[in-house]
Amino acid sequence: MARPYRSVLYIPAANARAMEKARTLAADAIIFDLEDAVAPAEKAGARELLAEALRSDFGGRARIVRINGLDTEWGEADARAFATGADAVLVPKVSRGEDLDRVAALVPQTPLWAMMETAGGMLNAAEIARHPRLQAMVMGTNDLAKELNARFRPDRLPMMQGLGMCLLAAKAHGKIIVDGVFNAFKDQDGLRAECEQGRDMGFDGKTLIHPSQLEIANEVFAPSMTEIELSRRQIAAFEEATAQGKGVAVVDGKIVENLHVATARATLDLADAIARMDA
Ligand SMILES: CC(C)(COP(=O)(O)OP(=O)(O)OC[C@H]1O[C@@H](n2cnc3c(N)ncnc32)[C@H](O)[C@@H]1OP(=O)(O)O)[C@@H](O)C(=O)NCCC(=O)NCCSC(=O)C[C@H](O)C(=O)O
Ligand SMILES: [Mg+2]
Repeated sequence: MARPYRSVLYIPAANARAMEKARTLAADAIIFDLEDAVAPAEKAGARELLAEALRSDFGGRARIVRINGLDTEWGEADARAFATGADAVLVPKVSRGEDLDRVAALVPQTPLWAMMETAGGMLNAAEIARHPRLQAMVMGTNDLAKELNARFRPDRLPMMQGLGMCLLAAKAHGKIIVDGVFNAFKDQDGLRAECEQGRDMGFDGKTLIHPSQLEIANEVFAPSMTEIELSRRQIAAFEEATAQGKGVAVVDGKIVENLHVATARATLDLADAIARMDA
Protein backbone atom coordinates (compact mmCIF):
# COMPACT_ATOMS: atom_id res chain seq x y z
CA MET A 1 0.00 0.00 0.00
CA ALA A 2 1.46 3.36 -1.00
CA ARG A 3 -0.82 5.09 1.51
CA PRO A 4 -2.72 4.07 4.65
CA TYR A 5 -6.47 3.46 4.73
CA ARG A 6 -6.89 3.05 8.51
CA SER A 7 -9.83 5.43 8.72
CA VAL A 8 -12.24 5.97 5.82
CA LEU A 9 -14.90 8.50 6.82
CA TYR A 10 -18.30 8.77 5.13
CA ILE A 11 -19.67 12.27 4.71
CA PRO A 12 -23.08 12.97 3.18
CA ALA A 13 -22.36 15.16 0.16
CA ALA A 14 -25.40 17.30 1.02
CA ASN A 15 -23.75 18.35 4.30
CA ALA A 16 -21.58 21.37 3.47
CA ARG A 17 -20.52 21.90 7.08
CA ALA A 18 -19.29 18.30 7.52
CA MET A 19 -17.40 18.47 4.21
CA GLU A 20 -15.68 21.66 5.36
CA LYS A 21 -14.86 20.08 8.72
CA ALA A 22 -13.29 17.08 6.94
CA ARG A 23 -10.39 19.24 5.78
CA THR A 24 -9.18 19.31 9.41
CA LEU A 25 -9.98 15.73 10.46
CA ALA A 26 -7.46 12.91 10.89
CA ALA A 27 -9.04 10.67 8.26
CA ASP A 28 -6.83 8.76 5.84
CA ALA A 29 -9.64 8.84 3.28
CA ILE A 30 -13.06 10.39 2.86
CA ILE A 31 -16.04 8.86 1.10
CA PHE A 32 -18.26 11.69 -0.10
CA ASP A 33 -21.62 9.97 -0.28
CA LEU A 34 -24.18 10.72 -2.96
CA GLU A 35 -26.05 7.45 -2.35
CA ASP A 36 -27.80 6.33 0.85
CA ALA A 37 -26.94 9.35 3.03
CA VAL A 38 -28.58 11.79 0.58
CA ALA A 39 -32.37 12.07 0.22
CA PRO A 40 -33.79 11.90 -3.34
CA ALA A 41 -34.81 15.58 -3.30
CA GLU A 42 -31.24 16.59 -2.42
CA LYS A 43 -29.35 14.42 -4.95
CA ALA A 44 -28.79 16.99 -7.67
CA GLY A 45 -27.88 19.75 -5.20
CA ALA A 46 -25.46 17.44 -3.36
CA ARG A 47 -23.73 16.60 -6.65
CA GLU A 48 -23.15 20.30 -7.34
CA LEU A 49 -22.04 21.02 -3.78
CA LEU A 50 -19.55 18.17 -3.90
CA ALA A 51 -18.14 19.19 -7.28
CA GLU A 52 -17.50 22.64 -5.84
CA ALA A 53 -15.95 21.25 -2.60
CA LEU A 54 -13.57 19.00 -4.54
CA ARG A 55 -12.14 22.00 -6.37
CA SER A 56 -10.25 22.90 -3.19
CA ASP A 57 -7.72 21.06 -1.10
CA PHE A 58 -8.35 18.12 1.29
CA GLY A 59 -4.68 17.73 2.19
CA GLY A 60 -3.34 14.19 1.90
CA ARG A 61 -6.73 12.59 2.49
CA ALA A 62 -7.85 10.29 -0.35
CA ARG A 63 -11.10 11.63 -1.87
CA ILE A 64 -13.54 8.90 -2.85
CA VAL A 65 -16.96 9.67 -4.34
CA ARG A 66 -19.75 7.13 -3.79
CA ILE A 67 -22.12 7.53 -6.72
CA ASN A 68 -25.68 6.29 -7.00
CA GLY A 69 -26.21 3.02 -8.85
CA LEU A 70 -26.48 3.23 -12.63
CA ASP A 71 -29.93 1.66 -12.29
CA THR A 72 -31.15 4.89 -10.63
CA GLU A 73 -32.00 8.20 -12.26
CA TRP A 74 -28.90 9.85 -10.72
CA GLY A 75 -26.13 7.33 -11.26
CA GLU A 76 -24.97 8.21 -14.77
CA ALA A 77 -24.89 11.96 -14.06
CA ASP A 78 -22.92 11.26 -10.86
CA ALA A 79 -20.37 9.18 -12.74
CA ARG A 80 -19.98 11.82 -15.47
CA ALA A 81 -19.63 14.61 -12.90
CA PHE A 82 -16.76 12.83 -11.09
CA ALA A 83 -14.99 11.25 -14.05
CA THR A 84 -12.14 13.49 -12.95
CA GLY A 85 -11.48 15.38 -9.73
CA ALA A 86 -11.67 12.47 -7.27
CA ASP A 87 -9.10 9.84 -6.31
CA ALA A 88 -11.62 7.03 -6.86
CA VAL A 89 -15.27 6.43 -7.66
CA LEU A 90 -17.07 4.01 -5.33
CA VAL A 91 -19.78 1.93 -6.99
CA PRO A 92 -22.63 0.75 -4.71
CA LYS A 93 -24.10 -2.75 -4.56
CA VAL A 94 -21.66 -4.44 -6.93
CA SER A 95 -22.83 -7.99 -7.51
CA ARG A 96 -20.78 -9.03 -10.57
CA GLY A 97 -17.63 -7.91 -12.36
CA GLU A 98 -19.76 -6.57 -15.22
CA ASP A 99 -21.44 -4.08 -12.81
CA LEU A 100 -18.11 -2.25 -12.89
CA ASP A 101 -17.81 -2.23 -16.70
CA ARG A 102 -20.37 0.52 -17.38
CA VAL A 103 -18.98 2.78 -14.68
CA ALA A 104 -15.46 2.08 -15.96
CA ALA A 105 -16.53 3.33 -19.41
CA LEU A 106 -18.01 6.53 -17.96
CA VAL A 107 -14.97 7.12 -15.74
CA PRO A 108 -12.02 6.07 -17.90
CA GLN A 109 -9.22 7.68 -15.88
CA THR A 110 -10.23 7.17 -12.26
CA PRO A 111 -9.75 4.00 -10.18
CA LEU A 112 -12.91 2.20 -9.07
CA TRP A 113 -13.84 1.05 -5.60
CA ALA A 114 -16.66 -1.48 -5.07
CA MET A 115 -19.24 -1.67 -2.27
CA MET A 116 -19.45 -5.34 -1.27
CA GLU A 117 -22.92 -5.55 0.24
CA THR A 118 -25.11 -7.98 -1.66
CA ALA A 119 -25.37 -11.76 -1.38
CA GLY A 120 -24.44 -11.95 -5.09
CA GLY A 121 -21.39 -9.77 -4.44
CA MET A 122 -20.17 -12.20 -1.78
CA LEU A 123 -20.59 -15.16 -4.16
CA ASN A 124 -18.83 -13.30 -7.00
CA ALA A 125 -16.15 -11.61 -4.88
CA ALA A 126 -13.25 -13.18 -6.80
CA GLU A 127 -14.62 -12.06 -10.18
CA ILE A 128 -15.12 -8.52 -8.83
CA ALA A 129 -11.68 -8.38 -7.20
CA ARG A 130 -9.95 -9.36 -10.45
CA HIS A 131 -11.58 -6.52 -12.42
CA PRO A 132 -8.65 -4.59 -13.93
CA ARG A 133 -10.00 -1.17 -12.93
CA LEU A 134 -10.74 -2.12 -9.32
CA GLN A 135 -8.50 -0.63 -6.64
CA ALA A 136 -10.41 -1.38 -3.43
CA MET A 137 -13.34 -3.17 -1.86
CA VAL A 138 -15.51 -1.66 0.91
CA MET A 139 -17.71 -3.90 3.04
CA GLY A 140 -21.31 -2.69 3.29
CA THR A 141 -22.44 -4.61 6.32
CA ASN A 142 -25.75 -2.75 6.75
CA ASP A 143 -27.02 -3.67 3.30
CA LEU A 144 -25.61 -7.16 3.66
CA ALA A 145 -27.45 -7.67 6.96
CA LYS A 146 -30.63 -6.42 5.28
CA GLU A 147 -30.28 -8.88 2.37
CA LEU A 148 -29.47 -11.77 4.66
CA ASN A 149 -32.11 -10.83 7.24
CA ALA A 150 -29.21 -11.25 9.67
CA ARG A 151 -29.06 -9.83 13.18
CA PHE A 152 -26.26 -7.54 14.37
CA ARG A 153 -24.18 -9.31 16.98
CA PRO A 154 -20.97 -8.18 18.70
CA ASP A 155 -19.09 -11.20 17.31
CA ARG A 156 -20.47 -10.58 13.78
CA LEU A 157 -20.94 -14.31 13.29
CA PRO A 158 -23.64 -13.89 10.59
CA MET A 159 -21.25 -11.66 8.61
CA MET A 160 -18.17 -13.83 8.86
CA GLN A 161 -18.66 -15.88 5.72
CA GLY A 162 -19.14 -12.78 3.55
CA LEU A 163 -16.33 -10.85 5.20
CA GLY A 164 -14.03 -13.82 4.75
CA MET A 165 -14.92 -14.38 1.08
CA CYS A 166 -14.30 -10.72 0.23
CA LEU A 167 -11.03 -10.69 2.17
CA LEU A 168 -9.76 -13.78 0.36
CA ALA A 169 -10.73 -12.27 -3.01
CA ALA A 170 -9.14 -8.88 -2.30
CA LYS A 171 -5.91 -10.40 -1.00
CA ALA A 172 -5.68 -12.88 -3.88
CA HIS A 173 -5.82 -9.98 -6.34
CA GLY A 174 -3.73 -7.47 -4.38
CA LYS A 175 -6.60 -5.04 -3.73
CA ILE A 176 -7.20 -2.79 -0.72
CA ILE A 177 -10.10 -3.91 1.50
CA VAL A 178 -11.82 -1.80 4.16
CA ASP A 179 -14.24 -3.11 6.79
CA GLY A 180 -17.87 -1.99 7.24
CA VAL A 181 -19.19 0.73 9.56
CA PHE A 182 -20.00 0.43 13.27
CA ASN A 183 -23.42 2.06 13.60
CA ALA A 184 -23.44 2.87 17.35
CA PHE A 185 -21.14 5.87 16.97
CA LYS A 186 -21.24 6.78 20.68
CA ASP A 187 -20.08 3.31 21.79
CA GLN A 188 -16.29 3.59 21.81
CA ASP A 189 -15.66 0.20 23.45
CA GLY A 190 -17.85 -1.55 20.87
CA LEU A 191 -16.05 0.26 18.06
CA ARG A 192 -12.63 -0.70 19.41
CA ALA A 193 -13.63 -4.37 19.67
CA GLU A 194 -14.92 -4.38 16.09
CA CYS A 195 -11.78 -2.59 14.81
CA GLU A 196 -9.58 -5.13 16.60
CA GLN A 197 -11.56 -7.96 15.02
CA GLY A 198 -11.24 -6.41 11.57
CA ARG A 199 -7.51 -5.82 12.01
CA ASP A 200 -6.99 -9.41 13.21
CA MET A 201 -8.78 -10.63 10.06
CA GLY A 202 -6.53 -8.59 7.75
CA PHE A 203 -8.64 -5.57 6.78
CA ASP A 204 -6.62 -2.47 5.89
CA GLY A 205 -8.93 -0.16 7.82
CA LYS A 206 -12.51 0.65 8.76
CA THR A 207 -15.21 2.79 7.26
CA LEU A 208 -16.58 5.29 9.78
CA ILE A 209 -19.64 7.51 10.09
CA HIS A 210 -18.61 10.07 12.73
CA PRO A 211 -15.41 12.01 13.54
CA SER A 212 -15.42 10.57 17.09
CA GLN A 213 -14.53 7.17 15.54
CA LEU A 214 -11.30 8.34 13.85
CA GLU A 215 -8.88 8.06 16.73
CA ILE A 216 -9.66 4.43 17.55
CA ALA A 217 -9.50 3.27 13.91
CA ASN A 218 -6.24 5.14 13.35
CA GLU A 219 -4.72 3.52 16.42
CA VAL A 220 -5.94 -0.04 15.86
CA PHE A 221 -5.04 -0.23 12.14
CA ALA A 222 -1.55 1.24 12.62
CA PRO A 223 1.38 -0.99 13.58
CA SER A 224 2.06 -0.63 17.33
CA MET A 225 5.50 0.39 18.61
CA THR A 226 5.95 -3.23 19.75
CA GLU A 227 5.22 -4.50 16.23
CA ILE A 228 7.59 -1.95 14.67
CA GLU A 229 10.40 -2.80 17.05
CA LEU A 230 9.89 -6.55 16.54
CA SER A 231 9.88 -6.09 12.75
CA ARG A 232 13.22 -4.28 12.93
CA ARG A 233 14.76 -7.03 15.08
CA GLN A 234 13.40 -9.77 12.79
CA ILE A 235 14.90 -8.12 9.70
CA ALA A 236 18.26 -7.57 11.41
CA ALA A 237 18.39 -11.12 12.77
CA PHE A 238 17.47 -12.63 9.40
CA GLU A 239 20.09 -10.57 7.57
CA GLU A 240 22.71 -11.71 10.06
CA ALA A 241 21.62 -15.34 9.67
CA THR A 242 21.73 -15.03 5.87
CA ALA A 243 25.24 -13.57 6.04
CA GLN A 244 26.25 -16.70 7.95
CA GLY A 245 24.73 -18.93 5.25
CA LYS A 246 21.61 -19.83 7.28
CA GLY A 247 18.02 -19.64 6.06
CA VAL A 248 16.36 -19.23 9.44
CA ALA A 249 16.88 -16.90 12.42
CA VAL A 250 15.38 -17.01 15.91
CA VAL A 251 13.92 -13.93 17.65
CA ASP A 252 12.27 -14.12 21.09
CA GLY A 253 12.26 -17.91 20.83
CA LYS A 254 10.36 -17.93 17.52
CA ILE A 255 11.65 -18.78 14.06
CA VAL A 256 12.02 -16.04 11.45
CA GLU A 257 12.01 -17.12 7.80
CA ASN A 258 11.89 -15.05 4.64
CA LEU A 259 8.08 -14.93 4.73
CA HIS A 260 8.18 -13.37 8.21
CA VAL A 261 10.68 -10.86 6.90
CA ALA A 262 8.26 -9.92 4.10
CA THR A 263 5.56 -9.24 6.73
CA ALA A 264 8.06 -7.26 8.82
CA ARG A 265 9.00 -5.11 5.80
CA ALA A 266 5.32 -4.49 4.99
CA THR A 267 4.79 -3.42 8.62
CA LEU A 268 7.63 -0.91 8.40
CA ASP A 269 6.41 0.36 5.00
CA LEU A 270 2.96 0.97 6.49
CA ALA A 271 4.46 2.74 9.51
CA ASP A 272 6.44 4.99 7.12
CA ALA A 273 3.33 5.74 5.05
CA ILE A 274 1.44 6.67 8.22
CA ALA A 275 4.29 8.92 9.38
CA ARG A 276 4.19 10.71 5.99
CA MET A 277 0.41 11.04 6.26
CA ASP A 278 0.57 12.42 9.80
CA ALA A 279 3.47 14.83 9.05
C1 LIG B 1 -24.61 10.13 12.36
C2 LIG B 1 -24.72 11.62 12.07
C3 LIG B 1 -26.08 11.92 11.42
C4 LIG B 1 -24.63 12.39 13.38
O1 LIG B 1 -24.62 13.77 13.05
P1 LIG B 1 -24.67 14.91 14.14
O2 LIG B 1 -25.87 14.71 15.01
O3 LIG B 1 -24.56 16.23 13.42
O4 LIG B 1 -23.38 14.64 15.00
P2 LIG B 1 -22.66 15.57 15.99
O5 LIG B 1 -23.54 16.69 16.44
O6 LIG B 1 -22.08 14.70 17.03
O7 LIG B 1 -21.49 16.20 15.11
C5 LIG B 1 -20.41 16.85 15.71
C6 LIG B 1 -19.62 17.58 14.66
O8 LIG B 1 -19.07 16.63 13.73
C7 LIG B 1 -19.53 16.91 12.42
N1 LIG B 1 -19.80 15.62 11.76
C8 LIG B 1 -20.69 14.70 12.08
N2 LIG B 1 -20.60 13.64 11.27
C9 LIG B 1 -19.60 13.93 10.43
C10 LIG B 1 -19.02 13.22 9.36
N3 LIG B 1 -19.50 12.01 8.99
N4 LIG B 1 -18.00 13.78 8.73
C11 LIG B 1 -17.55 15.01 9.06
N5 LIG B 1 -18.05 15.74 10.08
C12 LIG B 1 -19.07 15.20 10.73
C13 LIG B 1 -20.81 17.72 12.61
O9 LIG B 1 -21.02 18.49 11.45
C14 LIG B 1 -20.45 18.53 13.82
O10 LIG B 1 -19.58 19.56 13.43
P3 LIG B 1 -19.58 20.97 14.16
O11 LIG B 1 -20.93 21.54 13.89
O12 LIG B 1 -18.47 21.73 13.54
O13 LIG B 1 -19.35 20.70 15.63
C15 LIG B 1 -23.57 12.07 11.16
O14 LIG B 1 -22.38 11.79 11.83
C16 LIG B 1 -23.59 11.52 9.77
O15 LIG B 1 -24.34 11.97 8.92
N6 LIG B 1 -22.71 10.55 9.50
C17 LIG B 1 -22.52 9.98 8.18
C18 LIG B 1 -23.67 9.08 7.80
C19 LIG B 1 -23.44 8.49 6.44
O16 LIG B 1 -22.69 9.00 5.64
N7 LIG B 1 -24.11 7.37 6.16
C20 LIG B 1 -23.97 6.69 4.91
C21 LIG B 1 -22.80 5.79 4.90
S1 LIG B 1 -22.93 4.37 5.89
C22 LIG B 1 -23.38 3.17 4.75
O17 LIG B 1 -24.24 3.43 3.99
C23 LIG B 1 -22.53 1.94 4.70
C24 LIG B 1 -22.89 0.86 3.70
O18 LIG B 1 -23.42 1.29 2.49
C25 LIG B 1 -23.66 -0.26 4.30
O19 LIG B 1 -24.59 -0.78 3.66
O20 LIG B 1 -23.31 -0.67 5.42
MG1 LIG C 1 -24.94 0.16 1.67
